[in-house]
Amino acid sequence: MFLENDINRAGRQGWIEVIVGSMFSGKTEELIRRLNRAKIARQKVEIFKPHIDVRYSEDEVVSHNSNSIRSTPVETSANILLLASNVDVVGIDEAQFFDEGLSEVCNELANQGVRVIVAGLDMDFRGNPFGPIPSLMARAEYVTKVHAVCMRCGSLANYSHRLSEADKLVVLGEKEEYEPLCRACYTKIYNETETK
Ligand SMILES: Nc1ncnc2c1ncn2[C@@H]1O[C@H](COP(=O)(O)OP(=O)(O)O)[C@@H](O)[C@H]1O
Ligand SMILES: Cc1cn([C@H]2C[C@H](O)[C@@H](COP(=O)(O)O)O2)c(=O)[nH]c1=O
Ligand SMILES: [Zn+2]
Repeated sequence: MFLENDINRAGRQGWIEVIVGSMFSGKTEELIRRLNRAKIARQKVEIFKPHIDVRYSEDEVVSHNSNSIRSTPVETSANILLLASNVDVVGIDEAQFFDEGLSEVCNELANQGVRVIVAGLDMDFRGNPFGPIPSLMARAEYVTKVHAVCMRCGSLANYSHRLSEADKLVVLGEKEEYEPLCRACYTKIYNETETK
């Protein structure tokens, strides 16, 4: 369990926390849990998500098990810097969809004394690092990797296997489009597809 440090309230010391994993691994649940605790501590919290993520709601971050928290959809990472003035905590979900500038924006907020909590996919459906996440992981003080349950064998899953043949990087979807898999199951399926 992640335990909060509260230096930012007294000394305005900021930092970056990153929560990564495959789809269905509990990233959004963990983000919402941390943000709700900050709200209970009466900290001023602002939450952002990329405007393209309208799967469950336009102005909420919603987890696969229906927890939700109000959020502001933004088009670019620069908008976050403009909108996050005078806050204690900034939460960002689906960070993989933001531009590469997100890492600099989070760094700047942390330097200003803000606690920044970012959640996103570390790998795309091909198993490659996704968008600004690697850079954010490098700059973060705290990185938490969470795991889903492999849909084929029940082990810990860290891959998001795309069920359709679409090959664009961004294809929004849920269980009809993706399944979380462990390394062994992902590699087996990938090798089978390659040899077809
Ligand atoms: N294969 C799976 N492994 C783990 N959780 C799953 C799985 N399929 C569905 N879930 C549900 O997804 C929830 C996590 O949702 P969420 O926090 O939105 O994940 P993420 O943001 O990482 O996609 C779990 O609490 C569980 O109810
Ligand atoms: C792997 C992968 C995922 N996506 C999309 C699919 C979903 O809409 C989101 C991830 O949501 P979650 O909260 O982590 O479950 O990303 C994509 O566009 N491209 C991919 O490669
Ligand atoms: Zn497996």
